This record gives sequence, structure tokens and C-alpha cells, in this order.
Amino acid sequence: MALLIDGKRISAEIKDELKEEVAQLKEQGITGALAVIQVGNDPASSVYVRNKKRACEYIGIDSLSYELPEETSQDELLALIDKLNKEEHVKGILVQLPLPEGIDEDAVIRAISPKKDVDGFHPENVGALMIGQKGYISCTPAGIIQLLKRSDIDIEGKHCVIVGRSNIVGKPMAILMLRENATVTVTHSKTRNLKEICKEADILIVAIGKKEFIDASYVKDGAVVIDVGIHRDENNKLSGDVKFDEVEQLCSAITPVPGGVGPMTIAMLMNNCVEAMRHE
Ligand SMILES: Nc1nc(=O)c2c([nH]1)NC[C@@H]1CN(c3ccc(C(=O)N[C@@H](CCC(=O)O)C(=O)O)cc3)C=[N+]21
Repeated sequence: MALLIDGKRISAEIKDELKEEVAQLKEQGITGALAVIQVGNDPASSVYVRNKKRACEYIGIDSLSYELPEETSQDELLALIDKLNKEEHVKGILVQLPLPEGIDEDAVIRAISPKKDVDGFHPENVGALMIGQKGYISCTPAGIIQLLKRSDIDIEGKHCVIVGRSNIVGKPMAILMLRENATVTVTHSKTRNLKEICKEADILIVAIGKKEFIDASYVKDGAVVIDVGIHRDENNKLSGDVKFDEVEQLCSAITPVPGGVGPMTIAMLMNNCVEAMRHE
């Protein structure tokens, strides 16, 4: 039977550790807030924003939410970020992605002070990760490292195959796995022999955004499978990029959707917020 990697449990464990740390900081007079900005009202985004707010309340940091209308201009958004950059109590700023068309995401990410960029999306933080220097690390890949470590899964020397090369998951994931001494292969939509390469993975990390794309024929016996995908059907049922029922039969450990990687993203966001408070 495959080990079910319980992201819900592990994220709760991390949030409890952070809650304690926030209480200690409070005793030293250190408090802070996370500012979350959402432009437009995409229902999926609203779910994530709500979960972030709840996590802030749980660990004991203030949360400020800015719900801006779909027609907000880039200049208005940049002006709000500028204001929050200067506000001392605001330790973290998160602009929910994707943004409506007509707003330049790169310009928005660049406008956030790297010290408050708790998403780890700013080029300064991405660059620091690349060369092993201190900085905020993108929450989803950082959460996956925690899932593996806290499930006692060895990474060193393993062949890790990543499916997907996005700036927020695939690319930083590759750097983090390298840092843990894995041998890393990054694959993507133009990869030839994708199936053969995936079948060589000791650890297979799937972040391609295609519902149940990875079936048992892509997975080596005994591999560890991490599913970053999240898809919602008409009945609001969630599924991932991996055909769970089929793959579970032959792998040694697997993350479910929901309850796998998703909750870890939020736990690591909270971790970055606490780090931001400590920097004061
Ligand atoms: N600036 C920015 N930072 C992000 O971190 C960011 C973003 N934009 N845009 C969208 C993605 C997606 N994301 C998720 C967070 C939590 C769950 C999560 O909690 N998932 C639950 C299920 C929640 C549900 O019911 O939908 C689970 O998998 O168990 C999922 C996805 C953060 N993102």
C-alpha cells in the first residue's frame, strides 16, 4: 500500500509551530500584517484568499485584504503596492495571480519590495534562490520539500523528474531539489519521450495543469508521486494532474488532491510572513 502523504496534517503541524513563534515575537513587541490584494472576483481565487486570511488569524498575524474591481488600472494597483511598501506594520504583500488582462504581472511583482515579497516571486528573491543566498522561496515548491522531509523520504542522490517549468513551481522546484542533492530532470510540453523519462523518476513532481494527465504507465514501481495540479469539475469535486486511483496502486507514496500540496502552499506562505516579522 502506498503511503498517503497528508498535506493537511503536515501543514497543521507547521502552522502550530508558527503560532508559537508568533506568540514569542509578540512578547518582544513584534507584530505584523499580511496584505492580500485580489483584483476581480475569480471564484477559485476567492477560495485561496479566504484560506490565507484564515491561516493568518490562526497563527496570530493581522490580515488586510484589498478587493479591487476587475477594471482596476495598473497604475492604481501600483499605487496601492507603493503605499503598502511604506507601511511599517505590513510585513508581507501578496497580489493574487492571475491578474486581469491589461495588467503587466511582471511589473506588479517587481513593484513589491523584495523584503515584503512573501510569495518569493520578485526577481531579487528568485535570483537569491538560484545562487543559494537568503531570500523568500516560492511557497508551493518549499511546501513540497517539507512534505518529503516530514514524511522521511530521502531526496539525496534520487532522480527527481519535474513535469512543468513555470516560474512559480517547476523552475524553483528544480533548484530546491538540486539543493537537496537530487539529480534533477525538468520536462515540459515539448519534451520528447515524456513517458520514458517519467518512468525513470524516483520522485515524480507533476505541475502541468492538465487534469489526470499522468496515469500508471508514467510511473515506476515504488516511485514517490507529488501532484501539484488542482482542477474543479461541475460538481465542485477536486482532482489533480495525476490519476490517483491508478497510480496509488504502484507507487510507494503519493499526495492526494485535495489535502496534499495545496494546504502546504498556505503553510509556507505563513512561514515566509513569520520570517518577514523576524527581520525587523
Ligand atoms: N500570488 C499568488 N500566490 C499564490 O500562492 C497563489 C496565487 N497567487 N494564485 C493561485 C495559486 C493557487 N494557490 C493555492 C493555494 C491553496 C490551495 C489549497 O488550499 N488547496 C486545498 C483545496 C482548497 C479548495 O477547496 O479549493 C487543497 O488542495 O486541499 C490551492 C491553491 C495559491 N496560489
